[in-house]
Amino acid sequence: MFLWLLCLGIALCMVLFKLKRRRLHRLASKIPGSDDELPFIGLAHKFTGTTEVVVDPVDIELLLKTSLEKDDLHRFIRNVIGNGGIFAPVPIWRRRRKIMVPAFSPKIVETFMEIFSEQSEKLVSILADCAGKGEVTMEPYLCRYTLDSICQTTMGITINAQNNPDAPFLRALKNMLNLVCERIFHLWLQPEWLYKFFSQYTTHQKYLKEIHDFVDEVSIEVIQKKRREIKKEKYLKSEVDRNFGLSNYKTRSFLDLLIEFSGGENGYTDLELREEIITLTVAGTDTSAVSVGYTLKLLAMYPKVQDQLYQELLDVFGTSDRPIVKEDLSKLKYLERVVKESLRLFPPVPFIIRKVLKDISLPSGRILPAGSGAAISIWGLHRHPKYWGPDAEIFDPDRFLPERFDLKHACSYMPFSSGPRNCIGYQYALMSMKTALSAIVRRYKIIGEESGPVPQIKSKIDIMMKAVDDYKIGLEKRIEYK
Ligand code: HEM
Repeated sequence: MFLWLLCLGIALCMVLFKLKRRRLHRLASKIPGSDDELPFIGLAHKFTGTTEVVVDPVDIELLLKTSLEKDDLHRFIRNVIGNGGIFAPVPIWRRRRKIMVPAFSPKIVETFMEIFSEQSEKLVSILADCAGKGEVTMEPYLCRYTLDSICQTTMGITINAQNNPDAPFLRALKNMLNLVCERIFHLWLQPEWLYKFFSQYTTHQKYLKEIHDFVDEVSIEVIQKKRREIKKEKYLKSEVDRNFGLSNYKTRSFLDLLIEFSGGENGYTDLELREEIITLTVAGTDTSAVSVGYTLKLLAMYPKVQDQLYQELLDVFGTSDRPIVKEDLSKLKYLERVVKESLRLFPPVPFIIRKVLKDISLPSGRILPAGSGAAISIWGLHRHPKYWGPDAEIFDPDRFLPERFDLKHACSYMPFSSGPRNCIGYQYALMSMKTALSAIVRRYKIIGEESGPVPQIKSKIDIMMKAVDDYKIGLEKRIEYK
């Protein structure tokens, strides 16, 4: 009986869904659909008939400037991070972005270099146990590196996930994101009322509570301390101090900075702070780990590129074992090109979906109907021969050499998106990636099967794009260092 009622309910919802979108479907059917396949999910998004794929950089520029609202699919992750900046509705996002921007100024991000360096050293010393022992699955090691760095930079705490692979926060976060992903790709898990009937709902709520409790527990002390400081010392500085008085900056966590930048005593509530902290943790952990993972796989597939990179590292560090400092990063020009090329061919976020609130006429002549979703294919852009030439699919870091680099349009390369809602953490991410990669390649030779000019890495869509094999490579210890 229950099953019959359930089927009837689902059928009714589908009919209502179709009826509500009649006009949308009529307009959408007039849009030519020859190249609207998304990577990996192909035309699956077409089942709802409401998402259009855009790969023209001129169209994309306009879309990213005018359509700031995130698509409804993001609501499942919003259950976890609340109104944290990344998926918040525009009116809430605007204020939060304004507060977040100064916290991500290069001057502040630079102060995190020491943390990345220390965590990278820990990573390479842990990897010593895997060297010379065949294939290593790098994903868990890389995620623990990025999570430790994120926790230290956002909350000022060390959860030491690298030495404690069973850290409950790490487990809760991973399982939670898997559940969100499962929901996004399974239509029957999507309606809120229906989800409650599935066992996943109970697990979802359990992990959600664990994540919230953890962040509350560790942040409460910092929040209270900071609030006391503000009260006692009239800590709050003027706008000018905030923007320009950063010369004496010591490493401070984002939590600390967000309390101050949001207005101190009258600023963010404890709930808002929790939302922002979880947002940064979710946005910054897997993304950076995935991009380091893809780069390591590429280095394994292209030994000549790896040799050139190793030579550059020898030029900068010699055979010294000293940890990397921020001045080294600007000297590592080849590393920069390798990272850029890796992010071009394997962008961790292969597409972005924005919500179209009113009909948009794109420069190409297409009309995106109000109520539809617009999927911007970063993957499609980055591999398009029109913008990258006939060798677009080939792995060639030197295409980023200044004398060769000829970007056809600002939006034809955008691993971190573009426009007012682009990735606020891109400098942070690049710094963290380069630090980890340089530490690994200095100490280990990366081994794998050599590839032809076009790298084939089997990938899947999770919350983002990931290699199916979780970045399996071999590691061989290089020379002993002084
Ligand atoms: C390689 C690593 C990363 C990649 C490829 C990446 C990519 C992206 C992309 C594509 C977006 C969506 C922008 C849009 O909708 O237009 C985004 C948003 C965002 N990212 Fe990243 N990201 C990375 C690392 C990070 C890190 C390390 C942090 C923080 C520490 C971070 C924080 C954010 C935030 C807060 C947003 C939301 C911005 C907003 O809506 O205002 N990301 N990122």
